[in-house]
Amino acid sequence: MSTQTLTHTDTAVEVAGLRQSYGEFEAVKGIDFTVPSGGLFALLGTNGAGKTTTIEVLEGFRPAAGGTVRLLGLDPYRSRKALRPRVGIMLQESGLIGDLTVAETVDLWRDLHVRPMERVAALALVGLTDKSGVRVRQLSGGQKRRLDLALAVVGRPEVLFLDEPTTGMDPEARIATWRLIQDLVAAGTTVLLTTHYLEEAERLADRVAIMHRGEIRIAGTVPEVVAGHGDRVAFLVPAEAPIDSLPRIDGAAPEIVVDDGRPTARYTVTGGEPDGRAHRTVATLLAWATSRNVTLNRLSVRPASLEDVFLTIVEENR
Ligand SMILES: Nc1ncnc2c1ncn2[C@@H]1O[C@H](COP(=O)(O)OP(=O)(O)OP(=O)(O)O)[C@@H](O)[C@H]1O
Repeated sequence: MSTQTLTHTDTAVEVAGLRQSYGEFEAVKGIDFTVPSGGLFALLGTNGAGKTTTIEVLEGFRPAAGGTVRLLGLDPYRSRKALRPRVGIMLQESGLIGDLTVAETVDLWRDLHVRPMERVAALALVGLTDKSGVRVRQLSGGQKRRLDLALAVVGRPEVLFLDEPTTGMDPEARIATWRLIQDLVAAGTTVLLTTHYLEEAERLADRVAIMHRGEIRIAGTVPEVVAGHGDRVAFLVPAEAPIDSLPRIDGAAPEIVVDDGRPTARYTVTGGEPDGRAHRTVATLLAWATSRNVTLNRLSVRPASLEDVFLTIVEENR
C-alpha cells in the first residue's frame, strides 16, 4: 500500500483541535478541518456558532487558545507579517473611509502589495468601473460589499477569506460575485467562505462544515452531507382536505410549511432513493387523493438540501 504525505503546498488551511474562549465562555470547542490548495471550503452555522472566531484565528487576529492552526504551512498569528501579502480578507464589517473616492481607496490598497492588479482591472472584476470617482460614503450597501471584495483580491492573494460576502447584494450582483469567486478558484486561489445563504455554499463549495455551539456537527462534500437525510415529497394541501385529514405515512404525519402563502404538506422519506420508498410514498398519497377525489397540486420529490440538514441539526440540538 502506498502512502502519500500532504505537504504544506497541498494543504492551504489546517485546523486541528482548535479551541477558543472568551473568559469562561467556550466559543470554539475543539474543531478540525483542512482546505486543500485551490479548494473552496464553506463554514456554515447558526448565529453565534463560532465561525467568525475561527476565521479570526486563521486570519492571525488572535492566537489559538488550544489546538493547532496553519495557514500556508505557517502559524497565522506568529507569521502575520509574512502571510499578509499572500492572504486576502473580506470582513463582515468593512473599514472603508467614507471621504475617499473608490479609485483612491483601491490605490491605497494597491500600495500595500508587491504585484497588485491594475485599478481598472480590480474595479471591472466587481462591476464598479463607473463608480471610480464616487466617494465611498455615497455607495449603496451592496456596492460597498463589492468594493470590499475588490480590495480583498487586488493583491492577487493565494488564500481568500470571505465572511458573508454577498450580504446586501442584489441578485444580479450576487450571481456576478459567485462567478468571480468561481473564476478565482479556477485560477488556483484557495477560498474560505462563511455564509448564511446555503444556496451559495451549495453552488460554490467543494466541501462544507456546519457549526453549532462551537462544534462542527457535520462536514464533507454537499452530496456527502445531505446523504442519509432522505428525500422530501411535498404538495399543496388540497382545499377540500384540511390539514388534520392528511394521511400518515409509516406512522408519521406530514410537516406543514407555508409556501407562497399556501400550506404545503411535506413528508420526509428516510432511506432515500435506492430502496424505492419515495415511489411508495407518492403511490400511497395518490391512492389517498384518488379515493377522496382531491388533486395534489405541485406534487414534487426532491433530495434533502443543505438547508434541510441545517434545520435538522438545529432542531436536534435545541
Ligand atoms: N469579544 C467577545 N467577547 C465575548 N463573547 C464573544 C466575543 N466575540 C464573540 N463572542 C461570543 O462567541 C460566540 C461565537 O461568536 P462568533 O462571532 O464566532 O459566531 P458566528 O458563528 O460568527 O456568528 P454569526 O453567524 O452570528 O456571525 C457567540 O456566542 C458570541 O456571543
